[in-house]
Amino acid sequence: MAPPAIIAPSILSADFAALGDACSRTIHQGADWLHIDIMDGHFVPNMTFGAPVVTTIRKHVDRPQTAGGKGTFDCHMMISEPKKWVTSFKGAGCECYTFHYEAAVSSTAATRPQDETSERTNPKDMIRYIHEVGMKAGIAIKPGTPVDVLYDVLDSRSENEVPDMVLVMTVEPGFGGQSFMAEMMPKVQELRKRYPDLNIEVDGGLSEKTVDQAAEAGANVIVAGSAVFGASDPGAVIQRLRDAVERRR
Ligand SMILES: O=C(CO)[C@H](O)[C@H](O)COP(=O)(O)O
Repeated sequence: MAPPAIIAPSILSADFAALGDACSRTIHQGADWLHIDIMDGHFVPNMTFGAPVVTTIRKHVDRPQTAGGKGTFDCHMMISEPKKWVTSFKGAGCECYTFHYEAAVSSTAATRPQDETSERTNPKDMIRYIHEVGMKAGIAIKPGTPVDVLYDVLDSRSENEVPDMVLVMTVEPGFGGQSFMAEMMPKVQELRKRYPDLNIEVDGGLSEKTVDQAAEAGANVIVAGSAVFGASDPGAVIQRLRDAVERRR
């Protein structure tokens, strides 16, 4: 059986002027996690905010009582230098740090071989480092990246190098409110077939109209921004997203 449904509203679509209230309300409306999109204007063509803002919203949301429990801050790092911010985000109150495979691989290309931090910027070393710092580690792939690049980490014999979650992007990262790319579903199906216990997250264009396809393919962690924050009854939307996943477990 696939892992339980986890509904993670993306606060990218929340009112940034009232983020603390928006986050606390969303958790009370039934969200499991908060999906926090960090964009650097370089890895993606948009910018959001950094660790100081995460520190302030953490004050409005109780920390999870168990690993991966309600209130988990699921930080999606759409940034070119993911290693640089691991300790800051841990300090800010992030529990799950998801970096992009593409960013880790391009740092490993050793553009700065003498940089003493470069030895940690391949995917396995990044995952180990995030674990050592004390967070769950997620690894994300953009729509153009094939899923099989992840098998090396997912099949690692060292538990510390295995990600706790894979994020399959269902839009090009950078902006909320885009259309769901159903053509990403074979990646999810393949992952679910190979890794029955893995947390598989989908992000981009998820709504009551598209969640069935994601759930059918095997996704259990559903990120939804505009569908939740744009709804007149966000709690009902969260419940329907959850039901769609639970029906297929
Ligand atoms: O990572 C993201 C964009 O890069 C967002 O999390 C995502 O797009 C969610 O927004 P929506 O549900 O409105 O598509």
